[in-house]
Amino acid sequence: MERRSNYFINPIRVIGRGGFGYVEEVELYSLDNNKCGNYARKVLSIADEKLLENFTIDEWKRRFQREAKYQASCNHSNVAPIYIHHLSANNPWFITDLAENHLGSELSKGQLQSTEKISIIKMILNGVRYMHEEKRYWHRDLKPANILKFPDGIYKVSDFGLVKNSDNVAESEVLSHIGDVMGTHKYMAPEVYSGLYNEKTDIFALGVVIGEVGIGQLKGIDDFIHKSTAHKPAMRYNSVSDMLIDFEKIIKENNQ
Ligand SMILES: Nc1ncnc2c1ncn2[C@@H]1O[C@H](COP(=O)(O)OP(=O)(O)OP(=O)(O)O)[C@@H](O)[C@H]1O
Repeated sequence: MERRSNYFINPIRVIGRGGFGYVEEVELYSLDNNKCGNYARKVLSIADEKLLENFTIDEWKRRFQREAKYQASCNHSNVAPIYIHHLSANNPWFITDLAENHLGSELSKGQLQSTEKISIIKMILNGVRYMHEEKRYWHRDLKPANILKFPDGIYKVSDFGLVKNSDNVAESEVLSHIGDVMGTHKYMAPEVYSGLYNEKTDIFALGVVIGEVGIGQLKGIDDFIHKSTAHKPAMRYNSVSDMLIDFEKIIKENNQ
């Protein structure tokens, strides 16, 4: 078992691999060998062919460190937390809560009831509202696979790989370029292709995600989604708080 800070870490199984590393389930033990629980550890591990594509290992490491720093600075019940990290390791890593699933695969099972869907949408909106309005972060890669499901039906926004701090204009060109060439087409607002990002690009992605959650024929929901995903950013909601206000109104008017 490895030791980090006041914990022993015991890797159990690899959960999945992404483009830039893998996520594994680990057990955490206190130094006197009491089990604290099972967690997820995200590890940066770049395949050789990726290294040939433009960015050096140091640039990938800086991106990962930035991801961990922004995510660790968030403290909200709908944003996945970070507990322990080792960012100067050869393969930097951080430990977060172990998810049961992600929203994408919950949706593909097709078993969510409408009350659950409403509550999931509120949790996503609350998590992103916190990121935008209290942290001034833009997520830039909101999609069902990046919204994780935890026990008791709690959903949390995760994957801060493309997060940008809107107050930090000095963020390096390389890091923003990495952001520009990634992200997921279906959830990308049209202006992203011209390199423009702000909270409205996340609002667009939220609109697409909410459309996919699909809460049915509620009066007002189509207008809500159209306004969130309007082609012109100026026609969209101005903030996630405004989206929440309208969403609550729709739910109330439909007696849900
Ligand atoms: N906290 C977590 N608990 C459980 N599983 C997780 C957690 N975070 C991510 N995963 C899962 O681990 C796998 C790899 O995740 P990761 O975020 O590295 O890559 P990805 O999202 O598949 O790809 P990429 O980020 O490269 O687009 C995915 O199946 C993801 O759902």
